[in-house]
Amino acid sequence: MTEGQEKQPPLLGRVVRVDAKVVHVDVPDPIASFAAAADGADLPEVETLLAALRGSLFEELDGKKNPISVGDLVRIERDGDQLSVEEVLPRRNYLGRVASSHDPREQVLVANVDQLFMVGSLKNPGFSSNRTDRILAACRWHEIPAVLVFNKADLDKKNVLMDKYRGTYAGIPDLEILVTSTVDGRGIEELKARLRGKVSVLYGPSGAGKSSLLNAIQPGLKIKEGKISAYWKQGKHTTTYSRLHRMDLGGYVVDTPGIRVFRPHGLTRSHVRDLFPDFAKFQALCAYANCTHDHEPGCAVADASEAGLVPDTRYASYLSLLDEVDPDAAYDPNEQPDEEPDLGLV
Ligand SMILES: Nc1nc2c(ncn2[C@@H]2O[C@H](COP(=O)(O)OP(=O)(O)OP(=O)(O)O)[C@@H](O)[C@H]2O)c(=O)[nH]1
Ligand SMILES: [Zn+2]
Repeated sequence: MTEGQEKQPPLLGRVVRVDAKVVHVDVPDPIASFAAAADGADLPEVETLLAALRGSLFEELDGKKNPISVGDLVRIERDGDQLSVEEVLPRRNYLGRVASSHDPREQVLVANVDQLFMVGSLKNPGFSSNRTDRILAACRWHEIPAVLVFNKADLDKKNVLMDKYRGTYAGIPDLEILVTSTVDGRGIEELKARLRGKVSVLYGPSGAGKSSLLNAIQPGLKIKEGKISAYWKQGKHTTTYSRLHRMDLGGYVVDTPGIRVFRPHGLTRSHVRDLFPDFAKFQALCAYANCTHDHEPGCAVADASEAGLVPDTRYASYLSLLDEVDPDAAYDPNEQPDEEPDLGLV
């Protein structure tokens, strides 16, 4: 601070982009303003400020790869011309994953998420069950409400595929399903209404129609980082860049470029079971109370899968996720998987 200059009060804002040494912060937080506007307050103008990261933020990583992520609410201080992030406020939740196959730390992709839309297309390309099941499991692990989007409904003339996949996911309590088509406009208004004023992650395989859906919501809203995905394909980059994109209708959408395989961090074998709530009623009938539904005799989940009562794809996804979890990780059947995730500062 130079002489004669007064230190300004701290500013609160939301991180929308993270670069190597600076973060881009929307001030004031538009989500808070949007909520206040619903009660009659005026919507203030939003400014995107660049703020430096204090070195001490990197000192308490608590096993995480990154000290700050998009979606974080931060307190910034102005000292003369300099802005710096003084504090990352406690997170309500976050979406994280194992950083990479060479780096076992947890990478936080986005913090303070209201909802995740898993966008799958019913046809061209066909619906990806494994990918869907993994992200639904991750959402449950991180306590993020998920909405399943069946896009390209126009290609499913007789609703055969839609009915089939509705059936697959019917056993998951609280999972909402939205049917959309950017060709005949089905579900677009409903999607808009759900996005308004919220922080939403849009996730799904390539070609499912994420960009088309966004374009139907706000023409010109591009969430692609062409250059970066090109780097990804060549394997030159190991970092994933997500950004929060502010929508005209209020709220943000988040892209998750380059994320093909999603491995939730910190899972033990006993946790995986609880990420498939549609198995619960069968699980209660397994011969062993701590059955992992993998190899144990008298497993009611395996029997239910055989009898077609648990969809094959759900059981296969469960086994593949279970398979990845370190078998030596502490196994505690009494563990409480519904515990709050670690909401530490970073
Ligand atoms: N018939 C039909 N085609 C669609 C629909 N939505 C998108 N498409 C088409 O599907 C193709 C892929 O759509 P995109 O929006 O680029 O898909 P994306 O999920 O953003 O794909 P990536 O950018 O690779 O992640 C394009 O040719 C779209 O025109 C739909 O509802 N119905
Ligand atoms: Zn079992």
